[in-house]
Amino acid sequence: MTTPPSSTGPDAAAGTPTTIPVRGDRPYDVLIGRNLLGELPRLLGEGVRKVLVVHPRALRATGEAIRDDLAERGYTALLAELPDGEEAKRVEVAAFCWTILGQSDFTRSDAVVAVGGGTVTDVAGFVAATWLRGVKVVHVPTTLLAMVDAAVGGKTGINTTEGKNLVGAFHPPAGVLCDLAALDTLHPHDLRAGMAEVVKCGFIADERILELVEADVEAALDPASPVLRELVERAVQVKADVVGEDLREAGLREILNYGHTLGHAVELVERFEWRHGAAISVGMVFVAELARLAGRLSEEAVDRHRRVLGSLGLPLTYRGDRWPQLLAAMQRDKKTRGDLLRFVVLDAVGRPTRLEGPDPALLQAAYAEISA
Ligand SMILES: NC(=O)c1ccc[n+]([C@@H]2O[C@H](COP(=O)([O-])OP(=O)(O)OC[C@H]3O[C@@H](n4cnc5c(N)ncnc54)[C@H](O)[C@@H]3O)[C@@H](O)[C@H]2O)c1
Ligand SMILES: O=C(O)C(=O)C[C@@H](O)[C@H](O)[C@H](O)COP(=O)(O)O
Ligand SMILES: [Zn+2]
Repeated sequence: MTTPPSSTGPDAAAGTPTTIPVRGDRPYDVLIGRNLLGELPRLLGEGVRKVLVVHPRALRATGEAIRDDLAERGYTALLAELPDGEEAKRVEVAAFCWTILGQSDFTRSDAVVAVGGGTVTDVAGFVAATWLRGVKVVHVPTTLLAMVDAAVGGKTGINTTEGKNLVGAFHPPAGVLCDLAALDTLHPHDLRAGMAEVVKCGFIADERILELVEADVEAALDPASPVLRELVERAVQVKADVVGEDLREAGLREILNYGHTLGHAVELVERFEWRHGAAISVGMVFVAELARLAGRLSEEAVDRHRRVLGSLGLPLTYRGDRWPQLLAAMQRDKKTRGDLLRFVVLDAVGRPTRLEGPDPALLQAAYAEISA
């Protein structure tokens, strides 16, 4: 993996944003820094006249401020307020946005600006992917999880009654603006949930991430600390490297799904009342146990999952009476082929691989290891 530009060097001290380029047919930049909103017109690019600023209810003031700023700069700026959290990732909410776009004669030279957490970047990205078969979207992620994961890489989507992200499209953004100042107001539980995806990047590709959390977990969770900034940069770099090579998940990209096979099932079974990052934390412990039972991963590496995720206050166990429902939900995971469940597992830290069609007894034994 590429090493990200240093966040503790002279640039960081001067407040200069770090730029992480994402390769592909339509390359774009992820900017990471503080108080970056002035960069938005540059990311929108030439020719955009009309913008739809999409934000969750909880960020009304931020959405309005961005709308007003863009209007002052000469854009025709519209606003769409969405429900908070996973409630936003419904087809009715996408349809609400499509109606606004239709009624305002939004054309292919206009753009969507998604301001919020991963739920907002997912649904707003999906709206941008589908409106007129594709208009520009710029993401302004405001949660840690969205900065390091949801806003980068072009996966967009909504949920259906049957499962997570079952409808969606690959639609890379025109740019991503990670303004770390947004994290100052984030609920600590949401910060911890975002750390689950950061740690995921540590286990699959960049062990330095794990070392940073292990060295000083308080700094890792402090939005003002250079440690958190370095963690964001490293996680974004992991994601950029992967999606730059495999946007449409032909192979390599599956590694970003580490912990998600069981994690998404937990989210569904819990009716989306669990935070995504919390479910993924349990999912990573499960799949680490599965790899150990399959003779691939050492006990020490499994313990490290529990130590690191536990130190961040993330859940490590799940109630034991839900196995049949979880199995049914995992059957609908996007990595499944026919009846064959497929898991991303580790042979060691930084060495992800696949486990295909594991023996049901092995799966249940792994589940027993995480059962509360
Ligand atoms: N597309 C992808 O590649 C990808 C990657 C990872 C996760 N996801 C998706 O992202 C979603 C989870 O995203 P999330 O964890 O950001 O949750 P979220 O969008 O629900 O945000 C969490 C909460 O924080 C609030 N909030 C957002 N920014 C805030 C701020 N700056 N200050 C105070 N409150 C703020 C939101 O209103 C919400 O209530 C899931 O649906 C998951 O499936 C997508
Ligand atoms: O970007 C990816 O690829 C990922 O798998 C990142 C995940 O963290 C993210 O939760 C993603 O939305 C899951 O995608 P899905 O294809 O399993 O729905
Ligand atoms: Zn995820």
